[in-house]
Amino acid sequence: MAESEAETPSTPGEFESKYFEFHGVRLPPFCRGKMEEIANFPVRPSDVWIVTYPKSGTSLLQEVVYLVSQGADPDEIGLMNIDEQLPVLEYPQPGLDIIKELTSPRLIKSHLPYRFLPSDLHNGDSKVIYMARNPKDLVVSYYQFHRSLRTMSYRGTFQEFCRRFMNDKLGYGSWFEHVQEFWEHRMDSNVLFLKYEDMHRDLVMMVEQLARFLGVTCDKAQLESLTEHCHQLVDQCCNAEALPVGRGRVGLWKDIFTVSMNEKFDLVYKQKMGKCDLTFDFYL
Ligand SMILES: Nc1ncnc2c1ncn2[C@@H]1O[C@H](COP(=O)(O)O)[C@@H](OP(=O)(O)O)[C@H]1O
Ligand SMILES: CCc1ccc(OS(=O)(=O)O)cc1
Repeated sequence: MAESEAETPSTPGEFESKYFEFHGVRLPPFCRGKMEEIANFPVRPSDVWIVTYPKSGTSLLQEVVYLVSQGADPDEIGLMNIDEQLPVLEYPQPGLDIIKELTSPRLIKSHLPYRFLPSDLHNGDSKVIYMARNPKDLVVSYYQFHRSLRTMSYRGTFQEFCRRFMNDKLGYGSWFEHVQEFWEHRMDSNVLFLKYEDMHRDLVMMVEQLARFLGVTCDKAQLESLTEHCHQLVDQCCNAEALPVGRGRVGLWKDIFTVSMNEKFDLVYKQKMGKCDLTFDFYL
């Protein structure tokens, strides 16, 4: 993403001041001033939207969706800058005006909560694919992201970051509300609710689900070939020999969480997700 802020390390206070509140949800600075335009953003029936809370495996999902919908070669996907082809609605680049003019069919990403997305997406014709990831791996990933992002230069400990996560004090607001709001809409005809862990557990089922949802007809052999290609995409990241640790694997949180942190997290999880029948795999 384009970075437009000063390159200064953040103390907790400075970190706080980077966000702004919109209807009680903490949003990154680049969303400021455009939320009304986003609510009124014109959507098209041919659009495919990919919506996630950050660090839910958005890049992997976009590659798989691109592959299933366009039948592209995974090696080609690795070479092209797919991020340029799938803009994020609320990011400064390329911006709403450019996204409005893109040719159909558009693939558009967003991290915004359901209620802040363009109102025409709510029970509309455009397809919306939502992917959720277990929050323990996600918070570790989000922490590493904040440590590496120049504009955030987060200096707090993981423990402090995790507390912010549990208290809904990070960019894009409460993960707990984000996933539950989409879960409530999982039966809407234009919504497909997926889980990151299922990509690792049962990729065949996910590719079948995606093909059906996107209206891609394929026979058994084509489906097998698609799934094989999708496996390659997962492996390119998670089993890459060049990386010291298998990034993106399910259950990496166990090496980071302390026992007491885990107990506290489980308590908060139970409180905030108590009545919801959405479940996650925390290990595979
Ligand atoms: N093929 C792939 N390309 C990019 N990220 C992938 C990926 N497969 C899994 N991931 C994981 O997805 C996470 C990033 O999510 P997002 O794309 O939403 O920002 C990272 O998790 P980790 O930080 O746990 O490694 C990353 O490793
Ligand atoms: C904290 C600001 C921010 C910026 C971008 C994000 O999305 S992504 O992970 O790069 O897709 C999330 C948070």
